[in-house]
Amino acid sequence: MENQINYYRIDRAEWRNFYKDHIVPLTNEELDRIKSLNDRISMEDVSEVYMPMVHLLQMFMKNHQRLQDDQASFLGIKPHKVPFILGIAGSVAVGKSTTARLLKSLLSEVYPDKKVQLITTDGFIFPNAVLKKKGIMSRKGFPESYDMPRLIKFVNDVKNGIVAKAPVYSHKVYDIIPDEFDVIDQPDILIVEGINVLQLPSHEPIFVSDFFDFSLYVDAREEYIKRWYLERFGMLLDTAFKDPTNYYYPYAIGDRTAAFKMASKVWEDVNHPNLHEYILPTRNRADLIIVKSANHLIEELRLRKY
Ligand SMILES: Nc1ncnc2c1ncn2[C@@H]1O[C@H](COP(=O)(O)OP(=O)(O)OP(=O)(O)O)[C@@H](O)[C@H]1O
Ligand SMILES: CC(C)(CO)[C@@H](O)C(=O)NCCC(=O)O
Repeated sequence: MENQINYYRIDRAEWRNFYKDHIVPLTNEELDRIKSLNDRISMEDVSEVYMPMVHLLQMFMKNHQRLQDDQASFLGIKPHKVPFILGIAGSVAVGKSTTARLLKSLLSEVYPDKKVQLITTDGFIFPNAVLKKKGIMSRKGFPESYDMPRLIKFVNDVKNGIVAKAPVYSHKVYDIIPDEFDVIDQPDILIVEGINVLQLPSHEPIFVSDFFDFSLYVDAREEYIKRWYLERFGMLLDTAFKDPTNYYYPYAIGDRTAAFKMASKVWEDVNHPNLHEYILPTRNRADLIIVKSANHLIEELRLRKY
């Protein structure tokens, strides 16, 4: 373990031995259920990286509940359930939603009595019609493209036990789906995943991350992330060519090389500057940074000291 300013740098070989004995291993059936999420997820990562991570989260969750109970007793009020919120940040296409879905499944398997829910902040991007009106259609994903007051109200409601509705974004439609919501109803754990979750909004008195009890940043070299972005683009094309309503349909039925050239340009013009100007600067705010290598395997973890 290497000691860096404010982070312990832990390589995979060391991390996988942490707390090994304390964790109830998953059964084959549970592992199969998790594998069905994304058949490319490495089961080695699940047992060697994510299970110790779940144990670490358990420590934070216990502390969170104890503190809430102590505070209630200090105030002379009845202790009540306050959802534990876990934030997951990182670049476009780095694998935040895959990590979030995996953690949701693992936490649900390990704590069957807990209600675990998940949302992505993609849903809080303004609909395309609004982005067009504001003249910021080419800034999708940049801070000004999100309805931050709405996102902050949403997490505040969840913390206060109020049923909250998160709007839904579709990569296929490339827009918000009207009248579709994820309903978050008093979960024990809420995972909030998105490129902007650790950002400091310029016009808000509070940050989304003020509501987080733990935060993760998924990191990788940009050349790998761009490759995953283009691979995902290829998969979107493969599913789009039979569906004329799909945003990617014109690209799917057209020249494939030209389509990939266009996607590569979108990366360079939009997602690359967003990563460097607005996403990477939030990395050192995370409690845990996970670093993925070329084949998505996690090779290193950085755990915040204080
Ligand atoms: N652990 C993994 N193993 C294999 N493939 C993965 C893994 N994580 C992510 N991927 C693949 O990488 C691509 C990007 O992942 P994902 O969609 O989860 O990224 P994201 O960070 O949520 O992106 P966005 O911000 O655009 O929503 C997808 O094609 C996904 O299947
Ligand atoms: C929706 C976001 C911002 C984040 O998931 C991203 O996937 C996106 O659409 N970025 C805009 C540029 C692009 O089409 O990749």
